[in-house]
Amino acid sequence: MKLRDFIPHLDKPAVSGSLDTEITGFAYDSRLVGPGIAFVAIRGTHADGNAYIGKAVELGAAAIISEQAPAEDCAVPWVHVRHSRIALAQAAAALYGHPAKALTIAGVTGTNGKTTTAFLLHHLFNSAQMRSGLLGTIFYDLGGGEHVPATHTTPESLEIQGLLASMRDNGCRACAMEVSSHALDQDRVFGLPFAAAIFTNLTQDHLDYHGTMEKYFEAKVRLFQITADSSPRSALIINGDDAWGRKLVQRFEHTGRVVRFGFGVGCEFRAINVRYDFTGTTFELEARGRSFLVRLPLIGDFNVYNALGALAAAQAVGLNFREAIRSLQNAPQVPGRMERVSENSRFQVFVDYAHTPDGLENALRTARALRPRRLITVFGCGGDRDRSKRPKMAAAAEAGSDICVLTSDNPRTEDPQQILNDAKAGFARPQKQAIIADRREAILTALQNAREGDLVLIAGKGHEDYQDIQGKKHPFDDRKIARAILHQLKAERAAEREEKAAEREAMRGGFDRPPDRPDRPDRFNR
Ligand SMILES: CC(=O)N[C@H]1[C@@H](OP(=O)(O)OP(=O)(O)OC[C@H]2O[C@@H](n3ccc(=O)[nH]c3=O)[C@H](O)[C@@H]2O)O[C@H](CO)[C@@H](O)[C@@H]1O[C@H](C)C(=O)N[C@@H](C)C(=O)N[C@H](CCC(=O)O)C(=O)O
Ligand SMILES: Nc1ncnc2c1ncn2[C@@H]1O[C@H](COP(=O)(O)OP(=O)(O)OP(=O)(O)O)[C@@H](O)[C@H]1O
Repeated sequence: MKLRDFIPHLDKPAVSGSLDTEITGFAYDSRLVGPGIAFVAIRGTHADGNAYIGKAVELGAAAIISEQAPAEDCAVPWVHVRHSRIALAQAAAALYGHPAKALTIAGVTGTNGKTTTAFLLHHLFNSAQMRSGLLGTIFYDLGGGEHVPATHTTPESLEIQGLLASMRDNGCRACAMEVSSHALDQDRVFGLPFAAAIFTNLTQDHLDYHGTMEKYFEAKVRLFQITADSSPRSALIINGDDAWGRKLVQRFEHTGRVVRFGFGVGCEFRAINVRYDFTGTTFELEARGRSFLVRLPLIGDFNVYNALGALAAAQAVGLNFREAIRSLQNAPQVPGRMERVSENSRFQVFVDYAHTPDGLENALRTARALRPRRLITVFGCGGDRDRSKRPKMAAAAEAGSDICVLTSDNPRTEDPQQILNDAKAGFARPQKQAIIADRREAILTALQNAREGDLVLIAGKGHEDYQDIQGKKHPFDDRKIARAILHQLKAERAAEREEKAAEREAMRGGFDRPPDRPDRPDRFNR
């Protein structure tokens, strides 16, 4: 394609240089530039891409797209735009032939529940014979039978457009997509025609980035504005029980396209009579004056919210509603979300991704409802992220558990001991809790001390298979580690039982064994 082919897609660009320049792709990182590639200079949180224009030209950049006016001595064409990130999204969509037009896209945002809701929706699309892609924290599914490891929950617009193009080329007709607040703030989803947007909830998180809850909320609002603007039929699906959700409803009520879900009276998608056990949840769904029985193979009230959001979106985009409800009972386990890893154990062990105070409270409430004898919680807090979450996590863990084991999560570049001290400040009775920096050791201690009927919740890392220490990823998977320890404990118990049995046998040998009976004919010495 030529530079002139992209210009009509950009917002009031000023071009200097030849429009006939051949463009084969775009890069927003100067280190990825090569011949034929146009470099898009982005002002970021750490660096200003404009500082790397010279580097990009040296590497053979075919053109420059920047918010700055053209440099006089620049040897290649220069496109002066108002917003680089928006220009990147627009140019990327044009480069890949606007793949989003071939897909029904549903975006999920909120502090917790994005991954689960997107997983459920992806399953509902596929079950309705509408092949679906998935973009989210755990992996990307491009509809070709393989999972691509996720770099971001919501990648940069250039990557999103490429991934959507692969979905389209693989025959997908839909895409379920997590939309993070970072992505919204950075215009990564600019211009995507969302058929439905889902808001799960908003609680404290990412304040290191957004600064205040209001700014965090405003980032989420953007998804609803984009969705409302994308088509007169798009649906705005909002958790009506959430305080921030109600604010969102107020903002968009005038569109007439808001659908509320929750437990509260007034929600158009309302769950009542919720019951759950180790294997899943059953509830009645009241939707638009009708009642349906829903069975979900995931546990927890929070997963009822996620199921309600997914079902409301399924209906909004035209899937057969009864079939969607039926399919839900075969929904896949979402890796690391209340995942049971103790199939044959005397006590229960769950691994969960809860890493916010609210997420942890919800996970603990769910665990409590399973009526364990004691609830033992292993948890930690990540480094280089919102520090004010740390004592709140500890307070939530202490309030919801019988025993807490505070440990490391992903310390990243911080001193793990400092993170533990920050968190420990939230305990009302710190002397009663165990604090063990080594995460494996912490899990081992919890499992060694668990007794029949107890439930151990290992919170924070869910599906992650690494621990980030000083910027380096060390292999670490809570689920594998817990299973290995359970296996080891079981083997130790079996060995102990055998030893005891041998001891008993030996004791019997000393006292109980019947005396040799010389009167009995010896068959062999006869
Ligand atoms: C804080 C944040 O979100 N940063 C994202 C942002 O980077 P940035 O704007 O800060 O980039 P920067 O380092 O200041 O550099 C500015 C520009 O200069 C360029 N550059 C830089 C150096 C160089 O030599 N040459 C060059 O061209 C960079 O490529 C960039 O375009 O834009 C980049 C491109 O899209 C992202 O990769 C990067 O994600 C970082 C790695 C990240 O970790 N983000 C996390 C916090 C994130 O986005 N998380 C959410 C999920 C959160 C959740 O729900 O848990 C996500 O959607 O994944
Ligand atoms: N609807 C919900 N409301 C509150 N907590 C939830 C909800 N859904 C899930 N959780 C809790 O949050 C954890 C993360 O869930 P999930 O991965 O679905 O959310 P997420 O929004 O994708 O999280 P992240 O943005 O951190 O990737 C779960 O393990 C569970 O403890």
